[in-house]
Amino acid sequence: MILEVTDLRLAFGGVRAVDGLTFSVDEGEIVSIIGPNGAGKTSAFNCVSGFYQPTGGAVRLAGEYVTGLRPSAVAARGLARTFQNLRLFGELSVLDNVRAGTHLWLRQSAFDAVLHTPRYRRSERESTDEAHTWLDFVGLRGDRAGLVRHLPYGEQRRVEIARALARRPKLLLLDEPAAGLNHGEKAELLTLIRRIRELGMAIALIEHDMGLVMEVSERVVVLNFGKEIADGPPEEVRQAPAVIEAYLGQAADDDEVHAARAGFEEEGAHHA
Ligand SMILES: Nc1ncnc2c1ncn2[C@@H]1O[C@H](COP(=O)(O)OP(=O)(O)OP(=O)(O)O)[C@@H](O)[C@H]1O
Repeated sequence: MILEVTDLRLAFGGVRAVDGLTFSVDEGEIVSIIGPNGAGKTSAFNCVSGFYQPTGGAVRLAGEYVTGLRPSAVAARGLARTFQNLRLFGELSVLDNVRAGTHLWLRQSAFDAVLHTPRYRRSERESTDEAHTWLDFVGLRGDRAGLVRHLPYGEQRRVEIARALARRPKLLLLDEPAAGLNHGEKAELLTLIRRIRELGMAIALIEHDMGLVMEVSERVVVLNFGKEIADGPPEEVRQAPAVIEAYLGQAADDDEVHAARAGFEEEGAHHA
């Protein structure tokens, strides 16, 4: 197992955002985490990646306990993530954003950096080459020397994924990677996710686009009220009564979830 989450809990005052969640991701597996709005998906991701301190439970990454560690410490142990709302360095170039991902493994010393030693220059070159490799891998279109904020939204999403890949993680967490993408970009994302898996990385993604979820996932974990209510292959989970009920419960007063449920049935069936 690359990720083992056991009885994870997170409370915000009286709200139990994550309420005894247990799930796992195997090596080289693509797992989607789905559930109605407010089910606790992002809170769980934030606990796993060290952005929130869980109130209880345990997180193990590649066999090692990382519960409650800082985000940088979790990243150093092999986890990289993207964010629902992009978190790129807007005032840096496209290339430098991705180069930032490489610094996790470059191990430059302050001494070398200040004196610009040959070793420092060599590692900087290595960082640049690797950043270009990942930008090629994600199929970035556009100027790599220009500011990242000047790129169209869909391209910025690719840069964020390239930056995460540049960390050479064992597990990649993608938080709503399809949000804001057009139809063509979603199809490209699907291919990209599969190609990442072929590199041997495990992927966990939170996603509302059920067409994408049904097509790309080997396993789907469904959350509701901070708990797991289903876990299995997409086809099986799609038909689970508890899952249908969870989505229906919210659909009455939530158009977006209603649309998700419609997509769940129609797009899933269409892609299957
Ligand atoms: N920083 C916070 N402070 C207080 N409550 C929060 C905070 N973040 C999330 N919550 C609450 O925790 C619960 C779970 O929220 P979370 O964002 O994790 O759900 P989600 O499944 O990711 O939802 P969505 O699909 O809408 O992104 C919700 O009731 C939410 O209101």
